[in-house]
Amino acid sequence: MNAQLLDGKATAADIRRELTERVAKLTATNGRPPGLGTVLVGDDPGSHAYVAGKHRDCAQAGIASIRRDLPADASQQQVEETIDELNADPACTGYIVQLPLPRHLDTNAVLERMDPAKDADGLHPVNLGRLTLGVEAPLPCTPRGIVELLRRHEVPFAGARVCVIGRGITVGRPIGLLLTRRSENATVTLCHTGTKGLAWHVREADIVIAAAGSPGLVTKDMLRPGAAVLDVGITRTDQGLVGDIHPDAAQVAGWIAPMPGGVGPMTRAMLLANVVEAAERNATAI
Ligand SMILES: Nc1nc2c(c(=O)[nH]1)N[C@@H](CN(C=O)c1ccc(C(=O)N[C@@H](CCC(=O)O)C(=O)O)cc1)CN2
Repeated sequence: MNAQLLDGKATAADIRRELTERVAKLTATNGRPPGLGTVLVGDDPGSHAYVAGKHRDCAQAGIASIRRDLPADASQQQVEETIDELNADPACTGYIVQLPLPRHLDTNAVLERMDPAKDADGLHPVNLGRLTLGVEAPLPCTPRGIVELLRRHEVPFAGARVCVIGRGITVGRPIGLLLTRRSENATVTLCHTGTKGLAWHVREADIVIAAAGSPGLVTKDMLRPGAAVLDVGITRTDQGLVGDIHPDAAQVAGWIAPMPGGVGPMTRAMLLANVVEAAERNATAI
């Protein structure tokens, strides 16, 4: 079987073009562009690359950027003061705190301090609660990107059995909430490091979303032929970036979102979408 490509790079470029037009309208109406803020703590090269990418995307789309970089030993108080500053800044439509934060910081306390109306990542407890309740809220970027990628490639997910591997806050937990909404109507099994018989769960699935950060975890022998397979795992090795899906999976899968070039670019595009939507909500609230 020759798997069809779920091309996140091209799909994200389409979405960015659509958003750029909406940004131009917002800028003309409001007299200033929407603004995205980022809070980055520490020196992790991956996090630095992701934040740089977010600001590049903003520049291309006409969104203003506000960047707050703090040293690896920043205190909880310093981080929370930065959050307070962005909450109060009228030029900042929405912002994100790049995760993971260094271990000495209390991530939940930082996320809870954000103004939920400025949460461009959909990770504030109020917004995750709204997602649980099925009430409109900014959606976490990777899960939203996955749903958008499947939708735009016409991969059927209503009634589909989805196996998610990984229970992290940015992907695993919220994707289950998103895909089980009535509008998506999938059945989701959430697997993690404590799951017994992972291969059995994967084999049952029409759609497999691997976000465990375990290189080559999902191999072709685990897959149902024709399944849609989305690689969200990224491990940096001496040989370069390695995903959770073994390259041989493409021989069996019906669709494949590779890493790189699949879900990652969609994550970035959905962040811009969240900022544009927040700016549009603000404009209609005036
Ligand atoms: N506050 C947040 N922190 C983190 C999130 C998030 O959504 N919000 N997700 C990840 C990191 N991330 C965005 O922040 C992210 C990861 C990967 C990519 C991406 O485009 N990946 C490329 C490959 C990587 C590369 O080229 O270096 C791809 O898949 O093609 C974008 C964003 C954790 N933290």
